[in-house]
Amino acid sequence: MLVYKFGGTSVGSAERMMQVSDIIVGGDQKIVVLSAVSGTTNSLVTICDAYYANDKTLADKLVEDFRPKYDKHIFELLHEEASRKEANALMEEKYALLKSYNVDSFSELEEREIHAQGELISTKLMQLYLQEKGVNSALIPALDFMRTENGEPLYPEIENRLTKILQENSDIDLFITQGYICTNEFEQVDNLKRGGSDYTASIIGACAGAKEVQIWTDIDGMHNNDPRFVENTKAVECLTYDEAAELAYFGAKILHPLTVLPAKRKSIPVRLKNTMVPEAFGTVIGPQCDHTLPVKSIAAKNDIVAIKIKSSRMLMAYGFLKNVFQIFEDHQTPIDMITTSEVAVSLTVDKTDALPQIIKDLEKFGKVEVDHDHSIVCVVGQSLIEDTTVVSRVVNAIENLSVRMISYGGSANNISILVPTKNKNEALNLLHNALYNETLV
Ligand SMILES: Nc1ncnc2c1ncn2[C@@H]1O[C@H](COP(=O)(O)OP(=O)(O)O)[C@@H](O)[C@H]1O
Ligand SMILES: N[C@@H](CC(=O)OP(=O)(O)O)C(=O)O
Repeated sequence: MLVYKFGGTSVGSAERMMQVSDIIVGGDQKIVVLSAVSGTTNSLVTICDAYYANDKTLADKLVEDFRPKYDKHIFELLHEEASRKEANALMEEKYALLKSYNVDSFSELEEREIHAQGELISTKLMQLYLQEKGVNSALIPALDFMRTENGEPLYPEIENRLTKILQENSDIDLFITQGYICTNEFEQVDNLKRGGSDYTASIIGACAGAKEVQIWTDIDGMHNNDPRFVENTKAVECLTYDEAAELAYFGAKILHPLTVLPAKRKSIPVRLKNTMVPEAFGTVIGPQCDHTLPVKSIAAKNDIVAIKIKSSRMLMAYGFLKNVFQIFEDHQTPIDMITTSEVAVSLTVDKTDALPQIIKDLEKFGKVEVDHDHSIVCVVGQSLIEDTTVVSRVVNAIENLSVRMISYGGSANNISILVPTKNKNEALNLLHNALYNETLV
């Protein structure tokens, strides 16, 4: 069994869906996980915002905005009268559903139901196309087997349900299912958070004992820097699970941060592939990667807040950090970076909903300074620490930037630098030149 996942851009038009079909038809039995057509989930989020803002007229208008895009998609994708009719009926049903909510009683559950519609639409359209082509495929609803509790996948339950579905349909070559969506412990529609279809694919891969999980997107693998901000980046051939997890967590948008976890538990390789250039090698993520480069890639994560707690009580004292960390734990706020001196501790967070309360609690220990609008730029490579030139190159490259924090040695594979977000692009480019364009490669 193979598990393939196609992202929003890969199913973003009729032409793209046809390309997907060329990739998935034939060969091993597969479970194919699809995201919503690109832009759809963002629009669904905006519709929910309109409901929350008591603006039903805007919500209705935003629903109608889907019409030209999906009319075109269906017209170009499907050619038989019966399947076009079915697709159009599906869309009418979805438009009616999206308009059916009441602004006064709009709830989180309804919001999650709305967010789920993009994947329900894309998978049905793909299945109709495969049916037209006479492919031996079946649509298996993720809501029937993808189960979470407290936001975490319930692996044994998912495995049992999925195994049963697969056994009952053992004659099927191709299973199509939705990424991102799930049901929670209350049997309500829920999701794995934005970008979560990659995570779905990896969970399914682990539960179905897949040979490989392939994440198909619009670029030929994990690049050695963020291609949105740096020119001449290139795909990295392989990454270890830990390197990939670190890069995804620190902003490499190509991968949802939790994707590698389920695959790593079962030692299943995860391959990143380009839907538009299927012959390109891509990037293989696995237990090992005998790639000699000390630095594999550089990523950056925005919306970071730096917090400094300055206290003379810290001097020669023990237990101070424990008390500080306890406050973050009490407010369920993870800390990313941390640096300490004898009289101060600086740390970063990206979850800010409890920030006012956290600051209030920290003020009991000393003077608290808060800096918003920062970015963590992260240099990643499993053997980075063994090359003593890397850290000096990093520091020299960013010598003219106003660096707020540097973290090195926390793990063997990461150097993290905190800079104001306005300097992020410059930092990515300076590091790119220093780490790849000079003699290191
Ligand atoms: N290091 C990186 N390597 C490759 N792509 C990256 C990297 N960092 C950011 N990206 C961006 O990730 C995008 C693919 O992710 P995403 O848009 O979520 O795809 P999909 O729609 O297929 O889920 C690429 O188009 C690229 O701009
Ligand atoms: N459609 C969801 C889930 C997802 O993973 O999408 P994509 O694969 O296009 O990032 C989202 O936009 O968040």
